[in-house]
Amino acid sequence: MSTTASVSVAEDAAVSGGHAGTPVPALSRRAGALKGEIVVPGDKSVSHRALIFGTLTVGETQISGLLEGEDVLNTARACAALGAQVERVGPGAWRVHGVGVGGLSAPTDPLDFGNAGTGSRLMMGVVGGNPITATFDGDASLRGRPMRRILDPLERMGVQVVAAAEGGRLPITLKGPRDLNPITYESPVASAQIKSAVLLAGLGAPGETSVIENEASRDHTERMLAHFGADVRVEPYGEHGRKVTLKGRPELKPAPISVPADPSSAAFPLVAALIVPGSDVTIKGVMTNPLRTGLLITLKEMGASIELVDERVEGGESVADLRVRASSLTGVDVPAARAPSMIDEYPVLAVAAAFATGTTRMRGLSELRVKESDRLAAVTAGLEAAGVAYHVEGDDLIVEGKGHAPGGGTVKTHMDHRIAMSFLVMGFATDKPMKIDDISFVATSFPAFVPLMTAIGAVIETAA
Ligand SMILES: O=C(O)C1=C[C@@H](OP(=O)(O)O)[C@@H](O)[C@H](O)C1
Ligand SMILES: C=C(OP(=O)(O)O)C(=O)O
Repeated sequence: MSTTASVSVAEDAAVSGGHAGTPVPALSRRAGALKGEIVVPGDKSVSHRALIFGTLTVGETQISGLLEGEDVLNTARACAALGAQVERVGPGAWRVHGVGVGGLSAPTDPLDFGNAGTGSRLMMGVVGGNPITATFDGDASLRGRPMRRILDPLERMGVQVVAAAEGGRLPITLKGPRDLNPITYESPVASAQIKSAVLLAGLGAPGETSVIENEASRDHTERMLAHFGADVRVEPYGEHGRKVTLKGRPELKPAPISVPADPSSAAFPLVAALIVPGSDVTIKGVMTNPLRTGLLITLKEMGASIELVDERVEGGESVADLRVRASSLTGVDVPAARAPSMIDEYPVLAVAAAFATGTTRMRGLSELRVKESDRLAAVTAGLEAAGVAYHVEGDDLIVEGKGHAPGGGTVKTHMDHRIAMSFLVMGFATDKPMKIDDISFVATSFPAFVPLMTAIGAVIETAA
């Protein structure tokens, strides 16, 4: 896909789920045990970064296993609009001809990132590191999300915020300076998006840019920087934190990327298999990067039968097949320090907790309030609709599991894919079916969710 070809990719039904239209309600109900072997799509975080790093090298980067979800396709379009040649050569197989660090051209139109926090925030860092002006925009969900957390460090580096909506929200226009200041930035929240935006901008600065975080967040940017030949140093910081330091203005070299299966997508069939009696499901080749395995650790503490089979390294990341069997779960206390390693998995953990026996306390969930929706509010509303007892204390969610759940309600998904998938999973095991108001945003991260779940025996009905 050169810039022109990008249009045809976006309109290809095989790779676009599409969530721009009218809401599509859906219902899930109890059926028999879930059985079989499945492969979930490529990791969303790695997919965004593969396209972005491909854009920042001179030469051709080949990507396999790319997630062809709406969020990532929007990043592909943005990379093309900034001068890269981005081409789809087969299912999940993409080629990027990059323009090199500092080589981006100003886009003619605003860059539309749809629903994607990761795409928009990482690309703000990329644009900030180039002497160009670009406007960033997105859907109603993305327009509601905080961007000051990215603008603050970028302004310290000399990036100009030409325009922004109230509260530092999208649409935002940024102008990258000719000479960027390298900085040391102590991030107020453990966020891989903040860390990555600063490091990506730092590629365009002379000297060393460092990011300090007090809890380690996912490290795909650091790994990919090293993979593409940058000089990057990672040191421990405090009890759980890290300091990442990058030497600016490197020449990045093209390198192949094989995207492993997304643990955040695997979470849905995984929890489904645990809560539907008699299930036995294997999810192949799931990334087991230790900064992404908080859910596995937590579910195992709850008594889940999850076997890691054939642990191996693929494309620089550890992966394993996950064999999951229906299990009797027990409530646990999930420490706040674990949150960065399972931040997107709390909605589906809350579903598992509803089917556990006893109390599950999930601590330190403030970041859930600023995702595609206020996930703390959306999850509690969903639990309410399913007749599950819960309460919220400060930033902690406490779910009172009874081993089963009545169901029977309708859940508002608020343009949030993970809320939609979590409560459809819940409906596979509730006494009465669960309904959601809109399934279309599933295309954001997991376009094949319905066919994959159906293939292992789940029942999902849509109005369409
Ligand atoms: O860097 C990334 O790829 C992501 C980081 C996380 O966000 P935060 O950085 O806001 O924690 C996560 O929620 C998101 O789905 C993907
Ligand atoms: C929070 C998420 O993504 P993003 O921030 O990229 O919109 C997610 O996928 O759950």
